[in-house]
Amino acid sequence: MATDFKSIPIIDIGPLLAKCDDPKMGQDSGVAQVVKQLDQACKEAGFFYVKGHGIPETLLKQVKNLTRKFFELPYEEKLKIKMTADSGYRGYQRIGENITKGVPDMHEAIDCYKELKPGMYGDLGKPMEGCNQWPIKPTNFKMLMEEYVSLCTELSRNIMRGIALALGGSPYEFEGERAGNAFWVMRLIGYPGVHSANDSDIPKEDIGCGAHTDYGLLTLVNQDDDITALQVRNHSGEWISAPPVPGTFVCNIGDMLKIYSNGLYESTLHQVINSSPKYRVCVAYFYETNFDTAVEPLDICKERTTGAKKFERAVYGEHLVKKVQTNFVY
Ligand SMILES: N=C(N)NCCCC[C@H](N)C(=O)O
Ligand SMILES: O=C(O)CCC(=O)C(=O)O
Ligand SMILES: [Fe+2]
Repeated sequence: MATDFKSIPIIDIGPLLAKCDDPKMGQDSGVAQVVKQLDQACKEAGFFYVKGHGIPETLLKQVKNLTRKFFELPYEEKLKIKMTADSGYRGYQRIGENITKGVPDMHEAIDCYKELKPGMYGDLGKPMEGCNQWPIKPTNFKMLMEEYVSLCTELSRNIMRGIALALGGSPYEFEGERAGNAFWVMRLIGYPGVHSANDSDIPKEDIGCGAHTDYGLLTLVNQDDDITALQVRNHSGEWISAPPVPGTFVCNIGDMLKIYSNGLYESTLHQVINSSPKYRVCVAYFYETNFDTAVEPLDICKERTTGAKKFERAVYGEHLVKKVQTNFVY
């Protein structure tokens, strides 16, 4: 590790997307430039912004606006799509229901997951089976979110082609058996602002989401344009802000990519603190491996590290189920 990062790089992935369906994309000089930047960002920070990703900024705004509208509804209305274990952990969770390292998070959210057909992954998939619970109002909610998920899925697959090249593999390392039928998660999240309490001068600093790593391959964060709240931990233990850059996604590496890369890329700790008076909305999309994929360090990555594997194999679905079963207080 040369220097410790103090900010998060912005990468224009336009040249990668222009060639991402060409099997010889690795030989293109524009692609090579992007791949180099991805490699550096993944090694140094595990975080980077992407621009030139092709998803219209108007859509990025629309999904946040609809999310904000939902959270403005009365609590009883939101409870109509309450998340439970029986709903496959899909639906609405109130502020403080999600817990991170034993501490309730100051956020509310709707959690959505790729739908699993009953019995599809046997006992492994059972806890996550169920249908997504979409708000009935506004009516276009489901349609817009599903459109958004499909664009994020395609974009993530293409970024993963760049990351596969960055690791020294073929563009398709993360397709087929590994992530050719990628599982996905989407969290529509709302973080209340801080309101100065009348009865005390002590400034509150509520944790919107405690320090954690993401579980899968790659996360695409679509955050509000006017509030800096996401923080990323660097190697010295300092918290580095990821301020909003309108029109971009903040991307970060998940636990499964850490294992595949044999630690060459880390799933970086991050947290969210909304210390502004305004309510903050974030739509986080998580691109994962196939649900039942057993993940272990890639040979190409073992060669680039010490030769020995640093992580044991992990089944993504087991990792996710373990998390969701301990993430909530009821
Ligand atoms: N699907 C993902 N990555 N969700 C991120 C949520 C992080 C907070 C959770 N309580 C935790 O402790 O993991
Ligand atoms: O709100 C954010 O900016 C990030 C949320 C996050 O890290 C997560 O949901 O995993
Ligand atoms: Fe996260």
